[in-house]
Amino acid sequence: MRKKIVAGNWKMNNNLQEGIELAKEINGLVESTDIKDVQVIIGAPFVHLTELNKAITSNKIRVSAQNCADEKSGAYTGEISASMIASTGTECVILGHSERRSYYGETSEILVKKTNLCLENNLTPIFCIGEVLEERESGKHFDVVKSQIADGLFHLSVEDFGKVILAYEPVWAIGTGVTASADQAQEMHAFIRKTLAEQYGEEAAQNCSILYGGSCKPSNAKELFSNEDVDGGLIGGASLVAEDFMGIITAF
Ligand SMILES: O=C[C@H](O)COP(=O)(O)O
Repeated sequence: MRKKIVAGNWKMNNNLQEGIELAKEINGLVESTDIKDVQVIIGAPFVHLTELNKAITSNKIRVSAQNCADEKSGAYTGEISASMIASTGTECVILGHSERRSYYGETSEILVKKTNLCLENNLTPIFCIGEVLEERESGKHFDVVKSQIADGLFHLSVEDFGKVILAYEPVWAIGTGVTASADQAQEMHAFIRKTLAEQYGEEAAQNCSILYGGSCKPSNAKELFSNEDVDGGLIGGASLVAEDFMGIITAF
């Protein structure tokens, strides 16, 4: 079933001590506030995961990694496997973020393997899709997003869609201060849901939460989240400041 979710993506920010402090701050605010049925996720660097899982006491907060290896185990120096991530108590993994697709050459083929490994290890993939500015300006944004879903998630079953979170992140809105308008977000989210319904059935479309990401802040979260098909947000910059992150969590 669709859930209301606010997920932070800390990206490559905060050393371990800073990460623990921030997580404790968020934990305290979540415990002392009525956040209703909103589920909170903190996407932290690998080296934070074990300690964050110890520091967080609220059952409304889940910890996420930001990537995982595309192999199970073996001679892959520097890689971190899905099962290693799961062994820290972490429950989610952000996959296919545009920064990984563009800086680290992450292709749909790789993402299929990573998604499978996450599901095999009971980790929830937070699967990112979204177009670059040029694609939007040339009217290709719907086709791009449709292909990212078809190429990266074709292998999922209807049940799997209940275990996957999608994040629509227009690349032109990431870290730029430019946000998609509420109408643009709703238009694309409705398109994504329709695409899921057509390709996998209505049940899959209704089981899958679709988050918006891209310069989401306390000041615009309410308007974005009030849209029918926007189930929450994947938050970058504003998730690094506890009060701002809470301002988004309480925007529902
Ligand atoms: O994963 C989060 C997104 O990249 C959004 O980042 P941002 O909120 O800093 O624009």
